[in-house]
Amino acid sequence: MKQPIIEINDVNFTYDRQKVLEDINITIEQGSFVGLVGPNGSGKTTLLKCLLGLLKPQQGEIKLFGQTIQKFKDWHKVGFVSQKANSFNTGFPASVFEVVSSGLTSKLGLFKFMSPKDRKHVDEAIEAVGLGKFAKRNIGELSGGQQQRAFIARAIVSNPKLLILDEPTVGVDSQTVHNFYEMLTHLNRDLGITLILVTHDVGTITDKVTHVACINKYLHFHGNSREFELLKDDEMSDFYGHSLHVLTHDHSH
Ligand SMILES: Nc1ncnc2c1ncn2[C@@H]1O[C@H](COP(=O)(O)OP(=O)(O)OP(=O)(O)O)[C@@H](O)[C@H]1O
Repeated sequence: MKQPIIEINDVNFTYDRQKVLEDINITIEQGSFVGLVGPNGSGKTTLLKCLLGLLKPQQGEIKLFGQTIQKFKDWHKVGFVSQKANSFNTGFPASVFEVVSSGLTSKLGLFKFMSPKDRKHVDEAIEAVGLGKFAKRNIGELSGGQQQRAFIARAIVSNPKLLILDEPTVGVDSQTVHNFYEMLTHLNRDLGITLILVTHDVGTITDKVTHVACINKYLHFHGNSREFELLKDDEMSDFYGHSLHVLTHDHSH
């Protein structure tokens, strides 16, 4: 068995009186590409916030890279791109190169100059997300999908081992989504970054990811994507409250 990067043991989380996560147990191994799916309000973002140490579960334990999250300090190993990356102020006059460089700020400090090696890392991150041709372009002059890639480059420039993406393909057309998944597969397979992708796109992800986790307060399923494909439609209907075919169909437009 490969080294577990994330261990979530018996996690329960309650906002005020509303229990949102109950008895969640998931282990994620190094090198996985996990699709985290669930209907609206099912607790996906809450679980991510627990993983990022932003929320503290009332019960249970989370370990990152073998260490309990309360003692975990190696946050440079974890990259995060939020859904809100799309609402970044794109009128801001910064090039893709500058936006991606800002991912090194915590390492460099705000006003330090970049070494040739740092510049090389920035160029490599921009290449890895397929934006090589756009490095000098103002971020505001890119499409939504290209901007999302720039934010992913910013997250990977500091060389994280784990990258967490919250709904990165919202509002992106299907061809762009396809290219986007190819880019993620490159990060996962060729650069060895473990990925967790939160998405509603349950119909699209199964042949892209290595594992699927379905939550809706409880963990309903966690396994490899082949096992997920074998789930019966009515099991998914119970989970989503409507047919998976409807979902798949909806997302093909
Ligand atoms: N700060 C908060 N205070 C109280 N309740 C909250 C808070 N944040 C989320 N909730 C509630 O917790 C539940 C789970 O929310 P969460 O954002 O984790 O779901 P989600 O699966 O990410 O949803 P979506 O797919 O719609 O983004 C929802 O019922 C939501 O209304």
